[in-house]
Amino acid sequence: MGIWILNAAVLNGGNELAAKHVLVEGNQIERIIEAGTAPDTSGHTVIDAQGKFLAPGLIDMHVHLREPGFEYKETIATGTRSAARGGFTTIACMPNTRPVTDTVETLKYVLNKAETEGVVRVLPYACITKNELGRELTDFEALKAAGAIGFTDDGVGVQSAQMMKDAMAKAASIGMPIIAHCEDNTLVEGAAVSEGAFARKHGLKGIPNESEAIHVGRDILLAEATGVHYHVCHVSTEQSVRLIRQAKQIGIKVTAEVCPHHLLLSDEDIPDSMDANWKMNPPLRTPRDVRACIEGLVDGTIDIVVTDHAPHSEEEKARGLQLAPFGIVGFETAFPLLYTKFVATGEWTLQFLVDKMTRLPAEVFGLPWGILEAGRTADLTLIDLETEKEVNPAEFESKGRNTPFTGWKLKGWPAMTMVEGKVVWSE
Ligand SMILES: NC(=O)N[C@@H](CC(=O)O)C(=O)O
Ligand SMILES: [Zn+2]
Ligand SMILES: [Zn+2]
Repeated sequence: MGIWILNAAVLNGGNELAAKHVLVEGNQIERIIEAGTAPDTSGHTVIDAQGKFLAPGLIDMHVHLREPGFEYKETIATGTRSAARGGFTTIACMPNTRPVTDTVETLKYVLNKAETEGVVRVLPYACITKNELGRELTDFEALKAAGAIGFTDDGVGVQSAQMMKDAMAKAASIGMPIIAHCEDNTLVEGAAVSEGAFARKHGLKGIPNESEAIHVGRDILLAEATGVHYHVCHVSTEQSVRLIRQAKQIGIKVTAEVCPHHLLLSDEDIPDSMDANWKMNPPLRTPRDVRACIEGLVDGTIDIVVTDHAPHSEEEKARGLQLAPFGIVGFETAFPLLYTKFVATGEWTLQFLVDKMTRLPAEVFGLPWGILEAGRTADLTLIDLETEKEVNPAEFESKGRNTPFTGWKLKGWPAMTMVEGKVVWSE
């Protein structure tokens, strides 16, 4: 007794779609056949996928689920439901919870919650330093053994070069990646938006591009010295893209990610109302940086797309641009945004976008998911590429409603999400 997904449009490279029937048995893709042949569906569940696009389940390697400690912002239950609604089947959660994930105990708590209450696969990161304070390394071996997939102090940059070098050497010695939030605090000092037109117009202090790029440059040198796999979080500046491109050219083991908002919005789009739903870290940069990030993604300098889903409460985001916390939600708009603005416009192929959100994140982190073929785990996402709908935060499964994309008219909405052969969300 399995599930037949009938007449799904499956990618054949580029923008070419072919109609296929897909049989899922247990947690696996059992068979994929040409839609011309009628399968015997007796005794099986049937899902009619006519007119919809079937993709490998989306993978998001940078998300905040907020549990433990900030359950008023999000929980593993609501965060994974939000991921499922966005078409994601595997997500990697950041350790800046309360307590932070710097011990085996907290890591096990997250894994256990994900197992009992999560609807998609959750892979946890652990902290580089205790309490993310940048002073003392966590127990990398023990955290790896307990299930951490990499080390990061996301939310803050590791300020000391020596500490980062020690972390990289240790991570390299046990074959684990360092995932870096790149930010030099001495160059930020309380600013809420990027240096640029918006800051100038409103007389605000700005966050300069170098606050990110200085860490990227420093860490590339340290990665070269230690041989670690170094992964750069949420790239947002032209300078970071340039440094990563050069590092890749000389064979340094560096990979990078970018978020939809840094590909679609610049500081010039921030409304004069100073709505804090436009505040995130790194901040929206100049149009020139946006172009550089797009070019970097297209030429492979930036490997993958992540959401950096960062829910906050309405009360927190109502404190105004200067006082509100950094971060926006991302799961439930990521694919429709990029599909509508880059694929439907003809700039990218559908295959390119899907690869950046499935096969490539799996490849970068050595994961077995992200590919749609017989014998693979049945992590699948069915997507409606035709129906246009407005972004409406009231419909979000996430507790977070903090998005700058409210009202955007988009296509490419996920219609059904399956994890290990089980439908975990459907329209
Ligand atoms: N991106 C954000 O603006 N915020 C993240 C932290 C982070 O990703 O650095 C958060 O935890 O809220
Ligand atoms: Zn970060
Ligand atoms: Zn983050």
